[in-house]
Amino acid sequence: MEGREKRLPLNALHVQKLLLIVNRLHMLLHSTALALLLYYRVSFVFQPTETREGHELLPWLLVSASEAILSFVWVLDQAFRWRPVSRSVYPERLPEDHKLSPIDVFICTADPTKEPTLDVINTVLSSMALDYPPNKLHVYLSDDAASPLTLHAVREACKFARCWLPFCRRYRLNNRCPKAYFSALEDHAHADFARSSLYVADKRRIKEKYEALEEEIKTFRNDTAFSRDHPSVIEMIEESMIDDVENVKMPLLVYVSREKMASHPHHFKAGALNVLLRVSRVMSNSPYILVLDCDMFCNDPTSARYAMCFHLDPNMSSSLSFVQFPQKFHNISKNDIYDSQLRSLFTLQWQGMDGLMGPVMSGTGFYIKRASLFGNCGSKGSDLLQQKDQFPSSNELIGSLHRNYTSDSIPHQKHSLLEESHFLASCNYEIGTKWGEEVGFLYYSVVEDYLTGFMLHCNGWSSVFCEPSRPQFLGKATTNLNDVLIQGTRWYSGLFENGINRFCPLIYWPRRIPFLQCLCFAWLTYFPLYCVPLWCLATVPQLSLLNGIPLYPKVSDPFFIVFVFIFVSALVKHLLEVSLTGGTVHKWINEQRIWMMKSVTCHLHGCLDALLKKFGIREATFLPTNKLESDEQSVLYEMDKYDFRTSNIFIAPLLFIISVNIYCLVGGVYRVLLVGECDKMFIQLFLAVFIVTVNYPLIEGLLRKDKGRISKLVAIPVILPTLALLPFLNLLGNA
Ligand SMILES: O=c1ccn([C@@H]2O[C@H](COP(=O)(O)OP(=O)(O)O[C@H]3O[C@H](CO)[C@@H](O)[C@H](O)[C@H]3O)[C@@H](O)[C@H]2O)c(=O)[nH]1
Ligand SMILES: [Mn+2]
Repeated sequence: MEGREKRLPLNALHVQKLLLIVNRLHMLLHSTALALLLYYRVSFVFQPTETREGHELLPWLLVSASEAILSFVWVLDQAFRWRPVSRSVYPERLPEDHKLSPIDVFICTADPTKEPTLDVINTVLSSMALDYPPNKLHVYLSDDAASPLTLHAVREACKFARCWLPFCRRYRLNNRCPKAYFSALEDHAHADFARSSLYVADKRRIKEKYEALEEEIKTFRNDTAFSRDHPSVIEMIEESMIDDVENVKMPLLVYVSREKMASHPHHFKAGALNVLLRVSRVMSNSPYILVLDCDMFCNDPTSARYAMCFHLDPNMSSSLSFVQFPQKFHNISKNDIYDSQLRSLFTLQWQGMDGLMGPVMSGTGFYIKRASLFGNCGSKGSDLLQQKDQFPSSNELIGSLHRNYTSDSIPHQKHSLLEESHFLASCNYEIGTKWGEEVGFLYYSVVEDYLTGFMLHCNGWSSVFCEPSRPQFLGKATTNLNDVLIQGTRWYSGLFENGINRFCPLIYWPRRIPFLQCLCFAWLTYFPLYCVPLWCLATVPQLSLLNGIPLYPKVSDPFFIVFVFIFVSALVKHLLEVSLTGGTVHKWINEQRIWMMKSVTCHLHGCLDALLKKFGIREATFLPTNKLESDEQSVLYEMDKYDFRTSNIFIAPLLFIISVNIYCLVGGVYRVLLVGECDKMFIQLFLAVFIVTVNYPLIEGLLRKDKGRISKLVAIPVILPTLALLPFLNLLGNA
């Protein structure tokens, strides 16, 4: 029949065949070598004691255990490499605008002192300007600080939006975040207009308005003291504009600050998102939701249509929960010394999961199907309706589960809607319900995104990774050592926690997740364990070297080749992956560096933190990362200079390790010259050289003169005692 001709597909999946072959070949070779290494270590233990000449058992066991952990994490990591895919989308094949589904946008902010209000407003404006029918777009801003400044700024931004949105549409801008647009070097208008004088004049006019907005926010006097306790504040910003003459179509904009009381746990971002889920449910109730962090602006207006290419695809939509876009950042330097962009995660690893069941939810930049947060795949949320206890006495909410899109009726019901919303945003609302346990974003973890995504997959939902060449969203990455390590500690604590509680992917491994997908989740929860082998391998072989205890095969031993192969193969594979994802050799070296630094510091702190939490000694915390711009810090970052102004608990271990390695290297060389045995000790000598080389920036940090150097006040109390202790250890070994 004519009317029913087959629609062209909205998206396509491509398996990256060449990469797949290279990956699997590498897996084969590397795992064979690891098996040989295992054989070498195990057979040693079964040797009669007499033949183990010169080998001490304890260091040997420590090194073996480290190798076992490294191998375990490596095996898990291979699941990401099994089936890498990429996708393309064809938004031009989407149905006409009036057939598109409505979208709610959720933006979270928590602290105006760390998250500049102007940036929050820019995120709001960029999402309002998405290329999507404005009556099908509703933007909700959650302000956990209940800051009058933020509320005022949102109102002002809404006024500005009345000229900003038509301007974006008229000239078809491809960057609709005002701050990015006005500071960009190139022009973002469509080529047809870029040179027209009308456009230039319009641009100047809008720029003035934007600067006025900026000024308004800068000069706003905020007299109220920051308080942890505050009642809910909910405001539909759009309402005051209804009598507009120009009749500009605007998305609904709602400001939501939930009630907070020190006596009630607020569950951080997950708590904020769940309030938005409820409030939006009675207001617009869109079937799809875009979640954004306050610093993640929409860099390109097409993401909504791209996401719809998956959500509206009849072949996948029934089980699809969310479309994840990669987190990309606008403040990354060329060599990215801290790997702030998390290159591996947001490129190859998410592509790898996409080839299995879909990427992990990454906190921001994803379009999720509302129903998937309310029940198992297949049930479509209806089973929750049976359980009234999840929605205590909120008939409005239960009603809305049956109701369709309501935005046209909003003005008429405003009063009752707001009353209802305050109830939904109150502290007591969730008591005795399943919110955060089974419904909405989950509370058990500070990495609510990981856990929520994991449970969605467990419930049979899938996800998709969409990575167009032009970044759809751009955020602000942490680009100084202190922020990187603090953020890392929070993440690794949260992740590791999920590896040792009842959500442990290897034990929990449910019916509906493919085995390889489960390994990916397991990798995410266990890679913080890197701290154990990295600590061991940075100290034990070196101290043994000093004491003449060989821990590795001699150069003449055939097993020597095995160790060399594993080392080279790991490094080469890493180099290959870095260059495939657009990195340089420099970037590769930097990733090795920061991996070691993070492993011995924030991985360790994260793991300990998770253990303390498990035993109830510590409480969960979520300090939002700093998003203020500091010129001094970004200059250092741009110059590839590590900024060592961070807590002593991070600097001390690094200094300890580098002193041990230098000392043992010198002592080891001396010993080899004196006693010989270079053959026996070669690998241990090499390891010390390698670690000193990789951590060279620390030595440089001690010698530098700028503000980011390592202060002598920290260095001396760590280095001197270490150096004093080492000869003592040496004597012990010789006794
Ligand atoms: O009590 C809180 C704490 C945080 N946030 C918001 O959560 C977002 C993420 O916080 P941020 O400080 O930027 O943390 P990051 O470590 O950069 O965030 C990453 O890691 C988080 C999980 O640890 C995810 O939630 C984020 O999406 C992901 O970008 C921000 O918009 C905050 O305003 C709240 O709304 N309430
Ligand atoms: Mn962030």
